[in-house]
Amino acid sequence: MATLVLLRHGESEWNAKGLFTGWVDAGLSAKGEEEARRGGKLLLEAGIRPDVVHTSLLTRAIQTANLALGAADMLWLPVTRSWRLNERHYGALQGKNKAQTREQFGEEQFMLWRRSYDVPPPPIDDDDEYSQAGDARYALLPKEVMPRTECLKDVVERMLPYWYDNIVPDLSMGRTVLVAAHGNSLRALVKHLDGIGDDEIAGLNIPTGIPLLYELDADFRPVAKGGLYLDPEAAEAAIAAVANQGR
Ligand SMILES: O=C(O)[C@@H](CO)OP(=O)(O)O
Repeated sequence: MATLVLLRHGESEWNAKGLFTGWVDAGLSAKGEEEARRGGKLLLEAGIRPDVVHTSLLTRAIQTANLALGAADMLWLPVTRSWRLNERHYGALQGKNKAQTREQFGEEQFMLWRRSYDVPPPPIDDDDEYSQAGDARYALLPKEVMPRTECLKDVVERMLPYWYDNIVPDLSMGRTVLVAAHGNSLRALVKHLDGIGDDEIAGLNIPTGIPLLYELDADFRPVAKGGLYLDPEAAEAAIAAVANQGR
């Protein structure tokens, strides 16, 4: 049996402002920093001691891992980072206000862009102020791999190689793994783990800063579907808040 802990970053400055964020490198808000510390304390209280950490390349996930590990007195843990754990690239919606987008394009289009499995938002122009073209952290990413927009299906496809090649090997060595990432990259991973259908996944939201614990069997499939939030009550309220963004 292997233990996997998923942790969505704490509230970011852009979450607080209600903006589509994607690959824009927004930092944590003061509330998000507190959520991250609390996430670490929840791990400590539950007696869960990760052996290794995986994060995206985005500051909010890195800050969250650091604050959580600091609170749990485990800042020394080895960390690996990959663009494959990044948030979904939100294309031309990056930097746009969610409520205004919903008003302008209507509920159906808004939800298609936000939660459908295979409808990406329009691509972002390279000269858009919120484009990541030219961002040094992606310098080694081949041009044809660098996204200009993504739907959740694209995220599943670029995240799974990292799951199989980097995370599963850690788990198979008996290591407890902490993955600090994002709402949609974690939705992609949970979809894979729990075998959630393409339509059904629209209804799944991940709260900020609350560790989600999975015990995995020999095939790296969850022993209990859906895993276990370390603070289920807080998670329920936070999930509803994520679902209602833009309203
Ligand atoms: O803006 C984003 O990048 C994501 C996560 O914050 O938003 P949503 O939950 O609307 O997919």
